[in-house]
Amino acid sequence: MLSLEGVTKTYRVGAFGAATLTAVDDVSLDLAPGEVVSLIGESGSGKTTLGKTVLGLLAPTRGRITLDGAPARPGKAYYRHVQGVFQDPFSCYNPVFKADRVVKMIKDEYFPGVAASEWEGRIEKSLKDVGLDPGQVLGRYPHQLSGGQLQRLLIARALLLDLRYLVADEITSMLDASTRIDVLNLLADLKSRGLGVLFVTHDLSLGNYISERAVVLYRGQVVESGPTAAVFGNPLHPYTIKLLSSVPRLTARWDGGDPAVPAEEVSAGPSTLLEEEPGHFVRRGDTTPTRSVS
Ligand SMILES: Nc1ncnc2c1ncn2[C@@H]1O[C@H](COP(=O)(O)OP(=O)(O)OP(=O)(O)O)[C@@H](O)[C@H]1O
Repeated sequence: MLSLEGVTKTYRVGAFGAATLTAVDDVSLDLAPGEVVSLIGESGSGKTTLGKTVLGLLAPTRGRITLDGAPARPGKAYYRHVQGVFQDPFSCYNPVFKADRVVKMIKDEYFPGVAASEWEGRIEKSLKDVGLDPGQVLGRYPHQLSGGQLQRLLIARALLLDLRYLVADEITSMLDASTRIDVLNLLADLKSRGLGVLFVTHDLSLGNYISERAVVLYRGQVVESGPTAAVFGNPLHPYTIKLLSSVPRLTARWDGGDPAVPAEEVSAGPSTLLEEEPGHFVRRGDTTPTRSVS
């Protein structure tokens, strides 16, 4: 189990870092093997900060992250099991390294003792697992591969490790619709084989499609969480209701009215998460927005 307990991350902002901004505020969640949890929120809600904190790229200001009960410490032992894939696959590659060098670096770093022939077998398997043809991709530079192929290659690279949890941060947002669904189906397949996925997205429909649990983040705080069917079917927090009502529908035209609830109803504050249905938590309490910059 990958667990976050009261994770808070503040940044120093303002002239000379004189102020702090709370990007993630007291977030707790569990991710089990074989489960996809979507982390949903608008731009600036703290999703990427939280994902980076899980990956050890940022240290939490408060709270803790544990893997099977042991404190998560960024390093080889942790990264064998927990990896991230990000929005822009091109930025994750060195443009002068062909794909075979990218996967060889995993061997050099983590499995120096594995025989070359066995390693080739593992590469072939992991590429096939993500629907890539080894003969087609291994000799190519990043610019010779499509965005979808690069995302798959990143996932294949992660699969070479003993991967158990994947942080997928907006990984489909730069892909066209059909490639997007291929990558989503790949995640669903990996999930069925036991991978736990933290699926970070601002796109509600993707969260609804792929996850069994949804966590809605607003101004760094969890405002609603629970089974995806409950959060999407019976949203209870004004912010979730606003988000859901803002999604354009294919079969309806916008009638010029404001689909959102009034901004003053959308709030997070010194408040608590209450369990309103089994497993379905909603933030209730003070309605003063609290993303603190102090
Ligand atoms: N390095 C940083 N220094 C200061 N503030 C930051 C830093 N990184 C992010 N922030 C601020 O923290 C808040 C949360 O940002 P974050 O990128 O985590 O949100 P997000 O939900 O991932 O947004 P997006 O979907 O646009 O990427 C924002 O107000 C952002 O401006």
